[in-house]
Amino acid sequence: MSPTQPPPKLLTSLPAYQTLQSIYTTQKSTPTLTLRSLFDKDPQRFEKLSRAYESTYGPPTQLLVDLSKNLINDDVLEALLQLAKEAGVEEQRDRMFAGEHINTSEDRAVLHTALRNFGDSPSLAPTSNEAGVSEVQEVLSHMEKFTEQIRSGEWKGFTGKPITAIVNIGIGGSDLGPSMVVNALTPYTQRSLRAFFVSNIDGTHIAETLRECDAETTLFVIASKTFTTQETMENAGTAKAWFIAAAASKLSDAKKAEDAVSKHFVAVSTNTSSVTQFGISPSNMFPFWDWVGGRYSLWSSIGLSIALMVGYPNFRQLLEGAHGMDLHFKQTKLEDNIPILLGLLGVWYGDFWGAQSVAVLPYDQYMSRFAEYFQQADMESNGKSVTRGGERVNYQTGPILWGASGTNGQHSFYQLLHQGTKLVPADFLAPCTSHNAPRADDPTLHHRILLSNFFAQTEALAFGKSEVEVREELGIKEGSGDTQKEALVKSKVFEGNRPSTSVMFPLMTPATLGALISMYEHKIFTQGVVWGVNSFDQMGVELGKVLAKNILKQLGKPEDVKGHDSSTAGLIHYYQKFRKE
Ligand SMILES: O=P(O)(O)OC[C@H]1O[C@H](O)[C@H](O)[C@@H](O)[C@@H]1O
Repeated sequence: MSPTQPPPKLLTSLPAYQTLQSIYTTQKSTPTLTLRSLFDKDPQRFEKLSRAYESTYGPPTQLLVDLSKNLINDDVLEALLQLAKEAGVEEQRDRMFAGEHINTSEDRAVLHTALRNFGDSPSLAPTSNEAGVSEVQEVLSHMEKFTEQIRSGEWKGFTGKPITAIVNIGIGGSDLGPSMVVNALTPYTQRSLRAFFVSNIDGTHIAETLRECDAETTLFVIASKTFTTQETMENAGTAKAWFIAAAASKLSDAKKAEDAVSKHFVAVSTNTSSVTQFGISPSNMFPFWDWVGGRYSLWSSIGLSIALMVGYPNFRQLLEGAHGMDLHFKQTKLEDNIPILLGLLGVWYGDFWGAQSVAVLPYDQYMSRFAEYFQQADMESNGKSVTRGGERVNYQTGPILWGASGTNGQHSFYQLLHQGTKLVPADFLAPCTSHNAPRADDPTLHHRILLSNFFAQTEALAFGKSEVEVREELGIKEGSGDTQKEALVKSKVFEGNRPSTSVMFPLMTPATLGALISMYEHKIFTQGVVWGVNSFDQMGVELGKVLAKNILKQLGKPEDVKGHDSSTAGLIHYYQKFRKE
């Protein structure tokens, strides 16, 4: 830990924690935080508790973040902001931007924000002399040149044909970011190019992808920060063997087939020697640096597949949109700072209301992978139970994050959101305008229906339907004496008071998406600081990897299966009995 960085205090030891705890306890006995009464009492609640974001950098980008349907009043908000101050959110934020080694366990800086700083905002630039920061623009220029060559058809495969398929081979942060963004920005993609993302070691993933590809026109992007990840290395090896076999049969020359690899394989990594060893020359490598965390890496050369699919200018706008939100996060006072407010709300629900999970519900089909992406960003960042100082926490940290795009979720899990026994704070996101107007006679019909559902859901969650309303609707008076009818009344009641945050934006554009991702990154950051955890390591993924390596060596013969509990040994023996070679 750097000497300038004191160990964090436990959240429960902060004075503002006690204030919040007493507000929570008081309101439990005499409910003061009911959305119906909060809205009734204050006609200005929406104006007071929604925040409009307008970018001050890059393409004009707007977001409306409505916090008014959350279980907060002035006292709660004040105490939450106080909590952020006591936890040192702003100081830690400034350390991050400055390039201090806030990833203490790995002694690394956390500078994904430097990847989207094009030099116009010196106040956000790292003051530390971190190696690689000065090379960011150079790598972007290489990406720009290369993506233009591929997209224009100037770059030719080994038989002289242009590239028509991009296969990104990577996992975790080297997969989820690019695949989520390419999906979200589908309207901006070059339709003559197809994108595939292979991540799983399950041979089905690479096999099904290769079935779709033609070696003559496929480009493989091997994306791995470490270039040692088992899944990626095996999938890349399989792709290379498949490619060489295809090229050799076409060219009838093994040497020429080997040489053809340089036209069809590029690498994105921090590990030059392993890339070279794999057989990709440094000229086909796009580097990045150890201060870019895997789950924060889509802004680096890990975004190559994005740039290939949407074009460099759109990739740049994605980065500019994110930088606009960085400026907001760095420069806006606490009470208007959107990522900080979102982070504090999560702390309020998790640590006081006992919410175990949060739902992310985009009403935009293009954002169907948004929740999946943020599962890694959030759960790998804040799924920790010791602080940066090594102290065991006595409170909840990172939530379980889940979600699906609207309206699909409505026909599946929303029942639990409305009437279940669990509190699930939810973020609803929606664009005002769709990229698609599939019906000639009424171009906006689909989107109007989609958005009417978006508006209706947060209204229903917040205000519900009271027993009085249900009785009125069914014409059943209180104490009717008919047990069946009474049960029906109870089952139709919606208690309401279920919190949600709505995020709206004019249209899903590259810059808007950049701003949204950056907003959530900084929300995660804020929460990590409040909880005192290191949001930038992922020690919890290591043990399983080590055990799997050992087990792999024992899968051959039953007598090799040693050193396991009876369950694990029994499962391996079952596999050995039924496997087919
Ligand atoms: O990019 P790579 O080095 O291949 O790492 C891929 C992924 O694997 C690891 O297990 C980490 O949990 C992830 O944070 C990382 O994104």
